[in-house]
Amino acid sequence: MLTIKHFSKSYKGGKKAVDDLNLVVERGDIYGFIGHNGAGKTTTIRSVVGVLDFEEGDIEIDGISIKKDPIACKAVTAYIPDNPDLYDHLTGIQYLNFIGDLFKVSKSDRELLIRKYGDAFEITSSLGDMISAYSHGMKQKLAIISALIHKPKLLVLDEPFVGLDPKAAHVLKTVMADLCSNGSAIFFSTHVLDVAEKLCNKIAIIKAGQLITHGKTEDVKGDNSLEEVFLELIAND
Ligand SMILES: Nc1ncnc2c1ncn2[C@@H]1O[C@H](COP(=O)(O)OP(=O)(O)OP(=O)(O)O)[C@@H](O)[C@H]1O
Repeated sequence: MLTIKHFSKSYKGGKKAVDDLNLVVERGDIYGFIGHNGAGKTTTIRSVVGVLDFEEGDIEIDGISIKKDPIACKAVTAYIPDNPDLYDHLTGIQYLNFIGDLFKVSKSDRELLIRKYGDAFEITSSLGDMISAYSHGMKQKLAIISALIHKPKLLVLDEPFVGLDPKAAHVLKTVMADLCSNGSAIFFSTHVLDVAEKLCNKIAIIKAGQLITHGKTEDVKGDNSLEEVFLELIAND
């Protein structure tokens, strides 16, 4: 579903933020992307979803290159950034309808899914309020619902658990597992290693722009906890 081939990215005047990254996320995968601050996770994620240009390598979504046909890639992808910047002057429901229109979600699907996820994230009663009056967590819930209503083949999330209350975090984990059991794929970054360990069937660890290990969670961590493996790999040069 997502293939990253020899991907490298430098920012102006800087060294390579990501250097020759190769990764494959298959249908049904919940793929956790972990690394220290500044390791290159957001740079990779923003390139995957087509908001950041890159010079070297290629990224394919559902077999299509993001460089060659970004619109086709974006049509099957949902992206939830770490700090969702939504339209403050819309109400929650107006925003969801805007996204529903963009992705051509039918009226019946839209109503059903907005009710389902609105209730699950306990935000239905606030959907008539202006987004400018939402808390950070409420904005994040709205961004998550907007991603889910168009049933993406690939869901990409940057630090999705930051700012969510424990119940919402639990709902999100359940929703992520459901989505993948229905054949979608998820690629997300997180610093919450115990969540990654429990939720992800695959893990990649990036350090200073380079992938240092990846694969099935049980193979990456062996008999240790993911935290132990991560700390050891990050410490070794
Ligand atoms: N807009 C930018 N201009 C210049 N350098 C940047 C820019 N964005 C990121 N970088 C650099 O690229 C490298 C990777 O940053 P990135 O944001 O991808 O890391 P990250 O793994 O997402 O970190 P964090 O866990 O702190 O969010 C860092 O060295 C960072 O300083």
